[in-house]
Amino acid sequence: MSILVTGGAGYIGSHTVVEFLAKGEEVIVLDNLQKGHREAVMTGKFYEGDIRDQQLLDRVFSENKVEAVIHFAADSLVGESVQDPLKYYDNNVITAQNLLAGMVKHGVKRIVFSSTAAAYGEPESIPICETDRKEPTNPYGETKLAIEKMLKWCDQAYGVKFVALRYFNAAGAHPNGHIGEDHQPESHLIPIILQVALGQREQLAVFGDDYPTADGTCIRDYIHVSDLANAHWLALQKLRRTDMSAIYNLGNGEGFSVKQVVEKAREVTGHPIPLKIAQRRAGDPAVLIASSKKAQQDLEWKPQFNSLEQILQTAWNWHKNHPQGYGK
Ligand SMILES: NC(=O)c1ccc[n+]([C@@H]2O[C@H](COP(=O)([O-])OP(=O)(O)OC[C@H]3O[C@@H](n4cnc5c(N)ncnc54)[C@H](O)[C@@H]3O)[C@@H](O)[C@H]2O)c1
Ligand SMILES: O=c1ccn([C@@H]2O[C@H](COP(=O)(O)OP(=O)(O)O[C@H]3O[C@H](CO)[C@@H](O)[C@H](O)[C@H]3O)[C@@H](O)[C@H]2O)c(=O)[nH]1
Repeated sequence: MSILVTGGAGYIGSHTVVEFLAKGEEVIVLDNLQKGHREAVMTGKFYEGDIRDQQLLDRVFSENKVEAVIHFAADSLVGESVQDPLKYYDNNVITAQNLLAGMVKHGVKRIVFSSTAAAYGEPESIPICETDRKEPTNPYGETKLAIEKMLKWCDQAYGVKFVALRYFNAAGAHPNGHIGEDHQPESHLIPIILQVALGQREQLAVFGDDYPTADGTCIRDYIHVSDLANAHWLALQKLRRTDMSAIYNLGNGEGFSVKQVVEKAREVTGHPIPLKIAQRRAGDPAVLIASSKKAQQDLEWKPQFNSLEQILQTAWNWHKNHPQGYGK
C-alpha cells in the first residue's frame, strides 16, 4: 500500500516525503509544480498535475493501491489571500473537495491534512488550544477552516478518517542539507532575513511595529519543518491504530517577535541585517503561540529542533549552500 502526498514537491511536503521514506513507507507524490520543485522530491513515484483534474486523480488512485493521503497542496500566503480570496477558495476548498471525492470513489479512508494557526484569527488567550475560538482574520485561514469542516462531514457520511494538523510557522531546513525552503517569490520572514544576510536584499521590511506586543512587532511560534514532517508520520500511525479523526496544534509553545528573530539571525549569520519599519500587512494577527500538549500526549510527538537558534542554523546552512534555492 502507498501513501499519496499531494504538494510533496513543496517545502513541508518534500521534508515529509524524506521522513516517510526513512520510515519505510511507499510514497507517491502528486504536485503541479506551481510552487514546488521536482528536485525536492528525493524519490518515490511522481505525478505532475493538478488535483482539480479529476481524470488525473482517477489515474493516480487506479494505478496505485493508496492507503492514505497526506494533503499539503494549497495556496498558503496570508497577505495574498486578502488581495485575492477567490484564488484561495478555488485552490484550497475546491481542491480538497475534488480530492475527497476521488478518495470516496476509490475507497481511500485516511487523510492527514495541513491546517494552520491562521484558523484561529486573533487568539482569545495564549497559548492557543485546539478548542479555542476560531475566527480567521484572512481568507487563507477561512479556507483551511472550511476544509476541516468538510473533513468532519465526510467522516460522518463516508467514514473518511482524518487528522488535521494546525501548524504554526514552519521554518528551518533538513539537517541533511539537501532540501530546504525555496518559494518564488519568497514572502516568509526567515528566508527573507537570510536573503538579506546573503546580500540578495538590502534590508528587511518589518510589517508594523505598533502591535500590542513588547517591541510592537508580531509574535509567532516557529516550528522546525523536520519536526512537522515527523508529526505527519505519527498522525498516520494514530489513524492506523485508532481509526479516529482528530485535530492537533503543532508548535513549540514559545513566541518570538519579528525583531527577536532578526536579532537571533544576526548572531547566527554574523550579518548586521538592516531593517526598516513598513506598513502592517493586512490579515496578520498580533500573536500566535501554540499549545501542542494534545499532540505531545496523543501522538507522542517530541520536537527535536526546538530552539530558534537550531531552526535558524539549519535554514542558514541551506540558504548559504543553495543561494538560488533549487534553481542552481
Ligand atoms: N509554511 C508554513 O508556515 C505553513 C504553516 C501552516 C500551514 N501550512 C500549510 O502547509 C501546506 C504546505 O505548505 P508549504 O509551505 O510547504 O507550501 P508550498 O507552496 O511550498 O507547497 C505546496 C505545494 O503544493 C503544490 N500545489 C499547490 N496547489 C496544487 C494543486 N492544485 N495541485 C497540485 N499541486 C498543488 C505546489 O506546487 C507546492 O509544491 C499548505 O497546505 C499550507 O497551507 C504551511
Ligand atoms: O518581509 C517580511 C515578512 C514577514 N514579516 C512578518 O513576519 C511574521 C511571519 O510572517 P510569515 O513568515 O509571512 O508567516 P505568516 O504570515 O505568519 O504565515 C505562515 O504561518 C502561518 C501559521 O501561523 C501559516 O498558516 C502560513 O501558511 C505561513 O505562511 C508576520 O508577522 C509578518 O508580518 C515581516 O515583518 N516582513
